Amino acid sequence: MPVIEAKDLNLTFQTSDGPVHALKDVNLAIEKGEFVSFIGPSGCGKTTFLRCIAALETPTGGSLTVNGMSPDDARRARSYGYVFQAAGLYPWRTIAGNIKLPLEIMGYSRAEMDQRVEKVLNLVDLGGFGKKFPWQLSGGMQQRASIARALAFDAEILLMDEPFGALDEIVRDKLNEELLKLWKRTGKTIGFVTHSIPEAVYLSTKIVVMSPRPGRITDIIDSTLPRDERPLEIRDSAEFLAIAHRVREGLRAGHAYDE
Ligand SMILES: Nc1ncnc2c1ncn2[C@@H]1O[C@H](COP(=O)(O)OP(=O)(O)OP(=O)(O)O)[C@@H](O)[C@H]1O
Repeated sequence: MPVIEAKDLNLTFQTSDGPVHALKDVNLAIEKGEFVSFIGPSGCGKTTFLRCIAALETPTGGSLTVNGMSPDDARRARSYGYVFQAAGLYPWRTIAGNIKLPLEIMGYSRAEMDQRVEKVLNLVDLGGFGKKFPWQLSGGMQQRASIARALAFDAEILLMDEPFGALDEIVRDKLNEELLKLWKRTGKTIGFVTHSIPEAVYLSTKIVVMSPRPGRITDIIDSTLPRDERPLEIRDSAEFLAIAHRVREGLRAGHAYDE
């Protein structure tokens, strides 16, 4: 059974300027343990699709299941963690305090919280930084802390909306490598939104290419790159460039449709 399955999914926003067809006839199945990137120009519905999975938006047509449940039930079952574009850490709380916040709301014991905080900080290589405040960390470290917060529930699915978009390329490369290691260590299913072709190709087992007005899928690419070993240099290989080329073609085709 796919972990996430969309069938003929549609979402139309009613706005004062008329209806906006943010998602049109989206069909997609994501299997357990996959790393799936969503790529496409601004406004093609990437964030909207992730928000539907997280039950933050309600589709206007079709069906969507998460772990075999409705998105609402999956949210109640804590099936996923969500990482937003900006780290979104509370400045008056320490890093550990930020990670604990959702656990506090759920009524976890102090011992359980401490144990989980330590575990997720180690997972993102921030062991020992729990007592620091967000402003004492670099942008890349803050984003790692926000990933740690999303991991605190140990949910099977991790949804990430352009988590590294605001970071410089060197930091982004490093975090891409670390994210792949984390994915391998944890076996989670990851849904990842990006604008970057190299980032999508480097990280993913499956790349979903989308186009705007109406937001729809133009191509789904199953990566042929090895799953286990992906050094950054793989980006110079002919195989990598061939996949990147196909993504670019998909983006171009979507653009032509728009005109
Ligand atoms: N709450 C809303 N009300 C009305 N329109 C919305 C709403 N949320 C999104 N939209 C519209 O739906 C379309 C898809 O938006 P979405 O944010 O999903 O795109 P995106 O691909 O994630 O873009 P970006 O890369 O800029 O984040 C856009 O045209 C957007 O303006």
